[in-house]
Amino acid sequence: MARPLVIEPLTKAAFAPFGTIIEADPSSVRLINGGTTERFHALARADVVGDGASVIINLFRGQPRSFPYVVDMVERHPLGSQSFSPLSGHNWLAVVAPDEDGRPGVPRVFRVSGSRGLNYGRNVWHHPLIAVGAVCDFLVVDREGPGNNLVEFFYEEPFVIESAGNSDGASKP
Ligand SMILES: NC(=O)N[C@@H](O)C(=O)O
Ligand code: NI
Repeated sequence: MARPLVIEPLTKAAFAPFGTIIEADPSSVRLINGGTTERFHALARADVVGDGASVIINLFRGQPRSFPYVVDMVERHPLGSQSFSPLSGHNWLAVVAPDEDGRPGVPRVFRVSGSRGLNYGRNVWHHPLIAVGAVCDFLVVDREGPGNNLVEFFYEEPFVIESAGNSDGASKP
């Protein structure tokens, strides 16, 4: 029997153990280009390790997941961080898990608005991209280079997200 997961609202504090939120944070803003542009500076940092590693910028086109959605695995990237920034304006879900002596603990699910991205820290347990409600494009910044950058873990007893809640894919103000 899959164990239900509750969707939590995303806050900086709640997500801090897993990474950082990428959003128009007023505390980071700089006016540039003759005052025509607001630069929200250094919201997150890509962290890649290993000789020959480089930071790459990708586009992920995610198919919407159907619900109830079973979370039976999480993964981590030991050699690099990974960020997801929605380009289609749709809400999405992020699933992360604490590390407990090298194994992931119970996953946590966060509702993320279509105007917020997330940078998963290097080695942070997370579920692959969960698009909600529509085909959604995401700008993804992560690592390319030698070495194995993917560790997957499959739970003996899966979890389930019963519904996407009001993450109906349409970003609400
Ligand atoms: N496989 C891949 O590039 N994507 C995953 O790492 C993911 O977190 O979506
Ligand atoms: Ni990943």
